[in-house]
Amino acid sequence: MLNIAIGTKNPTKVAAIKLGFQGIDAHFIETSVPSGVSAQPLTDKETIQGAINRARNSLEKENTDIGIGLEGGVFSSDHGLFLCNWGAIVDGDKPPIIAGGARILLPEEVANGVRAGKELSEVMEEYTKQKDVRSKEGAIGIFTNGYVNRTDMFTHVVKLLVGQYTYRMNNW
Ligand SMILES: O=P(O)(O)OP(=O)(O)OP(=O)(O)OC[C@H]1O[C@@H](n2cnc3c(O)ncnc32)[C@H](O)[C@@H]1O
Ligand SMILES: [Mg+2]
Repeated sequence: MLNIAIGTKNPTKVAAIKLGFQGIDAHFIETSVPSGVSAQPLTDKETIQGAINRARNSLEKENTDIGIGLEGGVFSSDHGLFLCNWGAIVDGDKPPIIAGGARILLPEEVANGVRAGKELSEVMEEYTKQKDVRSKEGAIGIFTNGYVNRTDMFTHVVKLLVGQYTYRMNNW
C-alpha cells in the first residue's frame, strides 16, 4: 500500500486526489503545510514552486512514501489575467513530478481585484455573493458555467501526476 501525504485540507483538492488515484491501493493523510509562496501566487513559476513545496513539506511532516501538492494561481498575459493550476508529487530525493492544469481568462472586474492585491478567493466571494467558492465549484466552475469545476480540473492534474509517477516506477 502506498502512503500518501496530501498538502491541503481543501475538499475540492482532496476529492480530486482520491479520484485521480483510483485503482491504486493507497492510504491518504490530509495535512496542513505552508506553501512557502504568497497566498496568491502571481506567476506560473511561483505557483509551481508552491505545489512542489506543499508536496515536499507534507512528505516530511507525515513521513509517508510520497507527498502531493496542488496549488492555484494566476498569471498575466497579453490577453488578460489567466487562472492557472499546478500539481507536484515528491518521492524522496528524486526530481519532483510536475503537471499543469487548464487555464482560463478571468473577467476584467475579477482580474482587477487580484491586481489590486486581493486574493482570488476573496474577490470570488464578492463577485458571486457566495461564501467559500474556493471549497466548492471554484472560480473555474463559476466561469465555465459548471462545465468544469475545481475538482474536475484538479482530477485531471492528479491523473497527469499519477500517470507520470507510475511510468517512472516502471521504466526508470
Ligand atoms: O487550502 P488550500 O489548499 O490553500 O486551498 P486554496 O483554496 O487556498 O487554494 P490555493 O492556495 O491553491 O489557491 C491560491 C489562491 O487562489 C485562490 N483560488 C485559486 N483557484 C480558485 C478558484 O477556483 N476559486 C476560488 N479561489 C481560487 C485561492 O483561494 C487562493 O487565494
Ligand atoms: Mg491557499
